Formats: sequence, structure tokens, C-alpha cells
Amino acid sequence: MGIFRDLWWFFKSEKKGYGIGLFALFMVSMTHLIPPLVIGEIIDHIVKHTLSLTLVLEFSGILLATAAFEYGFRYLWSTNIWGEAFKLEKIMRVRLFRHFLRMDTLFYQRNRTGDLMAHATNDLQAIQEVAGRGVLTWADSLMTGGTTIIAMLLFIDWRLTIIAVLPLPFLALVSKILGDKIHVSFEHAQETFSEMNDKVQESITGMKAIKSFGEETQDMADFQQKLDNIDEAFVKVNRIDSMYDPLITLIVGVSYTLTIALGGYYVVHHVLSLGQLVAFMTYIGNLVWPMFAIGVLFNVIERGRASYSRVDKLLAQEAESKVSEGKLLMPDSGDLTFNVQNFTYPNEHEGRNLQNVQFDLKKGKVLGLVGRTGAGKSTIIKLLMREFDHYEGEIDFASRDIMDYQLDEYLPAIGYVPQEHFLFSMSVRDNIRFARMMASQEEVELAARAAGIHEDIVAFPAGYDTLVGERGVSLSGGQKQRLSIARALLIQPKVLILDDALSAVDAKTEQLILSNLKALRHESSTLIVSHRLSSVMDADEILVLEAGKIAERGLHGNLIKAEGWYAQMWQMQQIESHLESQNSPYSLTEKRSKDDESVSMLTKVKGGNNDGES
Ligand SMILES: Nc1ncnc2c1ncn2[C@@H]1O[C@H](COP(=O)(O)OP(=O)(O)OP(=O)(O)O)[C@@H](O)[C@H]1O
Repeated sequence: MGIFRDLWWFFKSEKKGYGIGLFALFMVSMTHLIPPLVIGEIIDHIVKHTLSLTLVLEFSGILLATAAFEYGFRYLWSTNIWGEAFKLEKIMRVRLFRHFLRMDTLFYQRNRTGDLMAHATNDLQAIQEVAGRGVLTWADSLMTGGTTIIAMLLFIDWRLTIIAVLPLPFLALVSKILGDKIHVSFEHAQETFSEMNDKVQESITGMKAIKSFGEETQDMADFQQKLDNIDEAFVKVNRIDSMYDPLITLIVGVSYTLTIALGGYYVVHHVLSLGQLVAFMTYIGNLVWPMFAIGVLFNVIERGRASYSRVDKLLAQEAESKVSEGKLLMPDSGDLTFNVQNFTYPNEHEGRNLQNVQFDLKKGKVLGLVGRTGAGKSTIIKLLMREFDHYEGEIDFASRDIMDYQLDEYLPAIGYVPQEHFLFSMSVRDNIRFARMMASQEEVELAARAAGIHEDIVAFPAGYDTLVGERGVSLSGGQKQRLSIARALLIQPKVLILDDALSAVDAKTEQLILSNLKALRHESSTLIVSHRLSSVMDADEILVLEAGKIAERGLHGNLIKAEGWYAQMWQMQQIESHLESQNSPYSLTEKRSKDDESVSMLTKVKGGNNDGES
């Protein structure tokens, strides 16, 4: 019954709805007491030959009125108790969703999407069952069972009643044992369901990879395995469940046998009338449902308890990278100063992910951030985006530590265009004004023009009203990127971060977007992270990162002269674009690697390769 204690906060806040529901349930159980008494009376009148038409009409009237009352009260409990249960599910769903929104990337690394979805569906369903069917069966078994036993005691015979309820304690004991078993099995079953959900989610997201590697058969086999696990787990739950119903039939059978034996004896010896015995037997029939209800109750409670503890555990997970919140409002503009001596991810035990990274990004200026993969470019962005606060050093905006600003002031001031852009299933216009729904068409168009996507949009079937996604147009990688840039530009961020956000657009469009940005953003700064050096060549400063440290820095021309990694990459990419422009079948584009691989290829190209490539 611990789950009722866990949910007490809800029952307390919804006492009116539950109060009405329970009162109606009580009235239903009271109405159940009437028909057996009426049947008993009728039988006694038949036996005594005193049944008249008036009496028949009277008894029928009572039975009809009882049925009508029961109808009304049943309706009342059903709407109130189930209504409350749905309300609980909604509250829990909102809590979970808010929690999901609050959590950091580490949380999403630890918990897979399918599992989170299982929490938000199956587990919440099981908790809702407690607040609905659980409360109902608990109250009904108590009320119907209690009032029936009291009626047996008061209206018929106490000795017969004791004999009839003798097997009940045995029922309670077995219910407890089976309930514990169900708890363990159901928790395991829910885990297998989560695993299957994970599998489906991963397969759908990775469908392209699965198909391109011809892994459909293997994937189907994996899925089948997960389904078999679920099957096995739920069959086990069901096996325990199934022990309960025959047990009730057995107990009721024992009750009937004992009652008939003793009741028959009493009728023969005139201690009871035949009508009283029939009424008593009907009461035993009334006890059958409360007994089944106890079984249902244990089942619902144990499932709910298992699910509640799963959801509770998830809700209890705090964001590891707790970000502190300041009180300041954001100034209209300002310079950014990044000075981090040390940063290591919370789940990393060895090594440092950033060391002595220092740069200034003045308003109106553009900073380029390049380096091989894993060098730490995204990590710098994560710190700027306040995903982690536990670094050694300080990041300032307008001469104030960024932690001093209110988060909901600071974050919208940073326009972030991620590597993996996400478009919502809404119109192109709404996708662009996603973070500023009140923006006018004019503003939306201005942002779209600056991002070089306006011409594409007006060519879509419904222009800016065209739906994006499954039900609408499919956009190319480059179109998606430009739409994401337009979305970020619309909020006129004080710092715009393009995280490899131009990788899928052609060189001409890239240059157009970059020159638009320069013209538009002379009051605010821009940080461009890119593997393609042409994106940063005009930046006011370029930082080359390596293993979390700044390896080279300066203007494009200086870095070329320095003949380091940047210069090598630059030459490599020049050759690549030359080959591409010639449409050569030997284009290296597909093979282009973002790191050393490219440099070693360049060395081969430059220095006369050994294996005949040229
Ligand atoms: N959430 C994380 N937890 C632990 N380590 C991480 C996490 N994210 C990145 N790292 C590690 O930090 C280092 C820097 O990674 P980062 O993503 O910043 O590189 P990057 O330069 O942006 O690479 P890419 O160009 O491939 O995006 C890498 O060693 C990476 O494995």
C-alpha cells in the first residue's frame, strides 16, 4: 500500500473529486444489500403461501428503484474517480516533460530516448491505474465486502457469517505473497519494454545507416530478440496473475460448501427460514467481486509501485552540470572574453578537455575556430552556452562574468546554429521564427535573405507557408542549414555561433552568407566553427585548437605563412575544391577527413607519393 502513501499529495489535493467518488461507491455498495433481502422475503412469502400481487408489485418497485439509484451512483463514481486518475497522469506527464527540458546533455547520454519514452507512456499508465482502478478496487472491496459482511451478521446469522468468511485471511496472505512476486516481475517487464523502445527509436533514427549497410535482417533479428524478452517477462507476470483467479473460485467454493452444510442444518432445525438462507447465499455471491477486487488491487498496486519508483528515480536525477543563475539583465551589446585555464567533463576522469584557452571577441568582429576533430571546439561552445559551469577561469560578456546574468536573458542573446540542426513539423515561416513567434513576415524574410534561403523558399509550393518534415517538403542538407541560420539571425543575437553550420552549402552560397553576416552584424559578434577553412579565412582572428589547447592563432595570411596545420589544411582544401570544380572522378570530397588523414594525403600529393596517387 506504499504507493497510496507516495501518491498522498495528489489524493489530498483532489479530495473533493475523490470524496464524491467514494461516497457514490459507498452508496452503490449499500444498494447491493437490498436485492438479497427482497429475494429472501419473496421466497419466505412463497413458502408461506402469502405472496399477493400487491406484494409482487411492491417488491418489483423496490428492485427497480434500487437499480435506478445504483445507475446514478455508478455514473458518479466512474466520472469522478477516473477523472482524477487522468488528471494524475497529466500532472506526472507535465513533471516529466519539464524535467526532460531542464536536464543537461549528460542526462541524455545516460538515459536512452526509448527508455525515456517508456517512462512517459507505460509507467505513467501504470501510475494512472493506481489512482483509478486501484482506488476503486480498494474502496469497493472494503465497502462492498464490509457492508455485505455486516448485513450477513445483522440480518441473517452471526455463526453462519463466521463460517462463510473463514477462508478470507488465507486469501489476504496469498495476495500479499503474489503481490510481491508481481512487483519484481513487472519491474523487470517494464525494463524489457524500455529496451525494445530504445531499439525501435535507434533503428528509426539510424534507418539510413541500416539500409546502406544492408543490415535489415540483423536489425530485425535484434528486434525479435527484444520482443522475445518482453514476451517472456510479461508471460511471467501473467503466470503470477493467473494464480489469483482460480484461488478466488476455490475460496468461494469452500465458503458456499460450508454455508450450505451449516445453513441447511439450521433450516431443517428451524433456526433460519429458507428465504434467509437464500438471501445469505446471495450475499456470498456479492462477496465474490470484492475478493476478485483484492486480487486486482494487489496487481495494480504492485505494477504502480514498480512504475512509480522508476519515474521517481528519473525525476530525482539532477543535472550534473548544475548551472548557477545570476540576476543581471543582458546589456545591449558588449565584448566577449573567454579565459579558461582548465575544464574537464564531469564524466571524464583523466585528461583535460580545455587548457589555457584565452581569446577576446569584440563586438562587430568575427572569430574563427578550427582544428582537428576532438580538439575542443564544441567544448568551447558548450561553456559559452552555459552547459557546464565547473571550469577554472572566467568567461565575461560586457565585462561581467556570464554567470552573473539571468539564464533566460543570457541564452537567447546567444544565437546558436548547431551541427545537427533540427527542424520542426511546422511551416517554413514558423521554423524561422521559432524563437520569436511574434516576428513579422518582413523580419522573417530579412533573416531568410541574409541566410541565402529566401529564393529557395519562394520556390516551394506554398512559399513561407510550406510545411516542413514528414507531411511537407523534404529539404536538402544545405537548405536545412540555411533555415537554421535564418532562425538564429531572426533573434538578432549578441553573439552568433555557427557550429560547422555551413558545411553543406556550396562555396558561392557560403561566401554570400558570410558577407551578409558581415554587413548585418557590425554591432554584434560572430563565432564560426568550421572544418572548411574558407568559412573562417576572413575572420578577424582564427584560433587553431589541438587537444584542448590553442596551437596557432592569427589572421589567415599569418597562419598560412606560419606553415603549420592550418597552412597544410588550407592547401589540401584548395586542391580538393579544384578537383571538385573540375568534376574529377577522383574528387577527394567523399574521402575528406577533418583531421590528420587529410594532412597525410596532402603530404602525399605534395611530396610525390609512394603508391602512385597523384
Ligand atoms: N559530453 C562529453 N563528455 C565527455 N567527454 C566529451 C564530451 N563531449 C566531448 N568530449 C571530449 O572532449 C574532447 C573535445 O571534444 P569536442 O566535441 O569539443 O571536439 P570538437 O573539436 O568539437 O570535435 P568535432 O570537430 O568532431 O566536433 C574530445 O576528446 C571528446 O571526446
